[in-house]
Amino acid sequence: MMTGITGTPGTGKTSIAAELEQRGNRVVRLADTVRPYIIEEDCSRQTLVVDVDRWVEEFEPLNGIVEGHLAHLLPCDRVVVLRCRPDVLRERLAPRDYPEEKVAENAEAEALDVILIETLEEHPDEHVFELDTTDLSVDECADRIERFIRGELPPSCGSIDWTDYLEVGR
Ligand SMILES: Nc1ncnc2c1ncn2[C@@H]1O[C@H](COP(=O)(O)OP(=O)(O)O)[C@@H](O)[C@H]1O
Repeated sequence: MMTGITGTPGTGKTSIAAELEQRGNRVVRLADTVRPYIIEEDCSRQTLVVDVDRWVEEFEPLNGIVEGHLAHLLPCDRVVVLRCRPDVLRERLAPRDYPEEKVAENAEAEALDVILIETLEEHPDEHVFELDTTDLSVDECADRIERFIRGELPPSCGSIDWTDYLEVGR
């Protein structure tokens, strides 16, 4: 069974995947698989432009966890969408030397549920587990994800509303 862990940058994918790996889960990182599919590097946005269609097409399904902000585009059996309240997301992104524009873009994408919407365009909601990491430790998030993978926690999504944190026009 392939489980994707996706989310806006700063929601905790890397940290939680590392914890899950330490616990003995097989984890594959998007960053380690996209290299052959990079089309260009957008230096101003500190972003790599990837041929996503070809990456998805050529991705070999695996029994384990795939972590990365495009993981929901893969034919996963289950998808975990990590969430983080936009003001806290900003704090988590602060140490990354991102331009303010990129931080604002990520906070806004999180407030607008962009990754969740993309996930639900690809997967039925009974395969999706939305996890609000804002007030949970990495350990607690890993616990819940393991329980979801084992079928001990039901799928759930759609209960988060962060439209109050939209920064447009502020
Ligand atoms: N559940 C959490 N609670 C508090 N801080 C977290 C949590 N998950 C991640 N962090 C912190 O937030 C920052 C971004 O986490 P990271 O795992 O790099 O996110 P991503 O891989 O989604 O960009 C890191 O400094 C990390 O220590």
